[in-house]
Amino acid sequence: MKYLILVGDGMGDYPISELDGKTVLEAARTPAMDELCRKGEFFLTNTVPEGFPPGSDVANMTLMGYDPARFYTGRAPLEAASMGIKLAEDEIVFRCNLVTLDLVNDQVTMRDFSAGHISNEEARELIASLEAVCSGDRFHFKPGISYRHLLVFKGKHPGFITVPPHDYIEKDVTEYWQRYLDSPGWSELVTRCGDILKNHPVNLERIKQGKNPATHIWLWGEGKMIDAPPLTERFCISGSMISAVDLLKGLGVIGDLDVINVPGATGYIDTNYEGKAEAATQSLKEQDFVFVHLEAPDEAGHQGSLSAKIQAIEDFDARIVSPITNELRSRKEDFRVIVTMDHFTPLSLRTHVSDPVPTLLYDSREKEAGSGKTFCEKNCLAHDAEKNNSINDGYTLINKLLEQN
Ligand SMILES: O=C(O)[C@@H](CO)OP(=O)(O)O
Repeated sequence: MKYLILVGDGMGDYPISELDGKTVLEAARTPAMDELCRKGEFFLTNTVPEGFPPGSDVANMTLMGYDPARFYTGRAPLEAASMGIKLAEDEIVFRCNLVTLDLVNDQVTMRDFSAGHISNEEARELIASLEAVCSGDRFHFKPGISYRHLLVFKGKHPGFITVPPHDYIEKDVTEYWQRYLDSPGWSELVTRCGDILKNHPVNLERIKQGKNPATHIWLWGEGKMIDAPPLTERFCISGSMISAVDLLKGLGVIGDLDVINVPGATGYIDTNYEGKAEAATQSLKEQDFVFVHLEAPDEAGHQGSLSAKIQAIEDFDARIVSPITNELRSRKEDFRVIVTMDHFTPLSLRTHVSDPVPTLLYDSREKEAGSGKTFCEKNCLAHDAEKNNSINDGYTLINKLLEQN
């Protein structure tokens, strides 16, 4: 038996007038997910426990079978695990976004939390320059993917409360920016970084090309080293993690899964779908379990782009879900697969919400009657009202998949 979790990050949404009241998932062409859903179980999963923010860190941790209430220490420690960074007792790691801020008359606006989805190559140059000039005994920059980097800090937490920049797209963030400026040591750091970035050749070239420059760093998602038991031991399985982003790769490292780096996996709608599907089916030749994560629907949600979100969901269906399940069928391999999302990223809000997520669980042995429903939010809510079968402690979903209690 093979076990799979296929996640379209941020896929959930609300009804949209341009789609005649349908959600994106409902309007998108998703024959593969619809078929699995019709023939499988269909239920809501609560991925964000009460009191937690609806971040991809919390929600994916839940999907990986870790109770955030026990194991969550922040987003950045998960990404640090992916990058092989070991944190000392007295160190805290922050997510360090490269962002585009507009500073006009003492007002700070978050123009772009991703600095125009800056490329890995450009970002690496910028982060190297920041490390060369702005690091020291207490601060070190670690390069990640696109706009997503880390800052390792030695010392006590500065005391300011940080916020995710993608929650404030095109909004006034003066109050939050001021928090860094009011903290000794941190004010110098963010200001100095801004000075370096301002005249950096990478940014000057981006401006020339009409792209958003990375004007500043934005620190958030901080935490201390995480300590959680490996999934492989807990469930006596072998498995792989396939994702473009360090957050999921870090969860893979913590779970003791093989983390597969797929060339051309960008964390965006131009990702290497075929490469990810191929990596999943290859890994399942030897292993029991695979977790495949696609970031693109979430990024489209943050951008507020209906066309990109439809495209991302249709590509998830046609280029991830369909080829993987077809290949397992052609190998005559029994499998159980969950298809779901970590959270909703509604286009109308351009950020995450913590609604329970539609989840399908298909078992290729098809012993039970299926839900008979196609895969979308409304059908799941209606089905749940009828069956009352939602999973409140989302971290137990993996037990259900693996048929272990
Ligand atoms: O990586 C990030 O900074 C965020 C925003 O894209 O990702 P997610 O929305 O999945 O938390």
